[in-house]
Amino acid sequence: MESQLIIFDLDGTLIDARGDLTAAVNRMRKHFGLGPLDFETVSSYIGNGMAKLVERSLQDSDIPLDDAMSIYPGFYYEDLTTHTVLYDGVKQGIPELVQSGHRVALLTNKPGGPSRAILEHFGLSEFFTAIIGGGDVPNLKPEPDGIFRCLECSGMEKARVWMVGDHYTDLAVAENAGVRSALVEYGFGEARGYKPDAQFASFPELVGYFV
Ligand SMILES: O=C(O)COP(=O)(O)O
Repeated sequence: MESQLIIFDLDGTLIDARGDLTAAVNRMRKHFGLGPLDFETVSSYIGNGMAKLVERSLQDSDIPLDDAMSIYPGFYYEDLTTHTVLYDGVKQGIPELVQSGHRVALLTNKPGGPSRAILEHFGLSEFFTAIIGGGDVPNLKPEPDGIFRCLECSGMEKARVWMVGDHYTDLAVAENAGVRSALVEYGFGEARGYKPDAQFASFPELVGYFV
């Protein structure tokens, strides 16, 4: 296949960070004298950036969001990769895509700093043409800012660009930017009626489609 720019989502697509995010949310809740939330509840709050995760995780309290946001990043950043794992096939698949002539980029609603640190921890950052997180561009997904930044960084035309993710934000951002979309079925997001151009049950299946 002709060289493509494949832009990946992070949480639910390359990594499963639900364990560390749940632990950080519960450290924050403990700090405010609140009991813990369970894994499934916190997981359902992930996907629209850090401030939304914090806001949703405190909706049973009257803690001001600004107070929570002044401490939550510290709780998450101190333990980014204790429970976090790559999905099966990602460690081999990213280099394989690049070695076969494609370019890869990352577009996540997680802030840019921890996103870069996590890819670095797993030895993958060197393969990425761009790593764009929340705060690196004015608006989070599904606004198209991050895709436009990836296009600028790569010089690639839209017809050869894919956005790959597990959540409606990833499919909607592709539609809003005018690029193709692919859904990975193994993540924890919801398509919410968006129709992807391609769909993959596993990361190796995705690699097989492009290579
Ligand atoms: O909202 C988050 O923190 C994670 O978002 P992502 O699914 O875009 O990586």
